[in-house]
Amino acid sequence: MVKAHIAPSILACDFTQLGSQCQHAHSCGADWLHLDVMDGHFVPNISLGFPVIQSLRNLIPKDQGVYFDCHMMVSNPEQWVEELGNIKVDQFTFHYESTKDPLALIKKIREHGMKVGVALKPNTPAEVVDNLGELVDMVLVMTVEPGFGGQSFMPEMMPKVKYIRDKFTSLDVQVDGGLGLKTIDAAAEAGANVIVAGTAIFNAEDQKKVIDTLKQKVNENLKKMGILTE
Ligand SMILES: O=C(CO)[C@@H](O)[C@H](O)COP(=O)(O)O
Ligand SMILES: [Fe+2]
Repeated sequence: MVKAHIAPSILACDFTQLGSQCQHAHSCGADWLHLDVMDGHFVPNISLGFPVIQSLRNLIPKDQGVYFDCHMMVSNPEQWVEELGNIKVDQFTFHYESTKDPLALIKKIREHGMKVGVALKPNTPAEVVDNLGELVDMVLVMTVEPGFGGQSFMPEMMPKVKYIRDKFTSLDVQVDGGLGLKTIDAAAEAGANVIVAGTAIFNAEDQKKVIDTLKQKVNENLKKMGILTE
């Protein structure tokens, strides 16, 4: 069922307190954790790798209901599918721009027991998912150039979100970059249901309030669109 999911991006954590900050965000209502993996090649930054994700999965096992959403900002994503499958993350989101054979990659990710997301950089048109939308679980529309947290939201990406939502009503549509209380309305009205927020959640004094508000705005819009019926 398509409904709101709030996915704190751990890039905005204090990494000395990573485990407890993730547990706190979960206790405040975040049901996903967004894990940004950057290789210094596909994007001009290096973030975190598999030992960190493994430690987090050990701390927060799969049965605790926290969905591990890996945003793979890497060249040659095929190389890392097996490793992430073994760590038992829930979803592998690859960049459309990073692979020559998206269909083979989707198949490989599924064979390793993960859900599949495909991410689009700002200059990549929404139409590239015309033939992929039925094959994946989620499309990620980047609302900043990938590589860094704390950037400004790009409202001009909203027609892409709307295009994908109109075409695939039962797909998870994620937005990532600059999301928070000031930008949620635009994203929710366009039809996004998975909201990544790093700075807006981890820098908030009252994380529960921020998460509840983001969730409520998304669910209200999904109801207006007739997508969420409960
Ligand atoms: O993938 C990325 C950046 O490349 C994101 O997940 C950011 O880390 C989101 O951070 P905020 O913009 O919410 O601070
Ligand atoms: Fe991300």
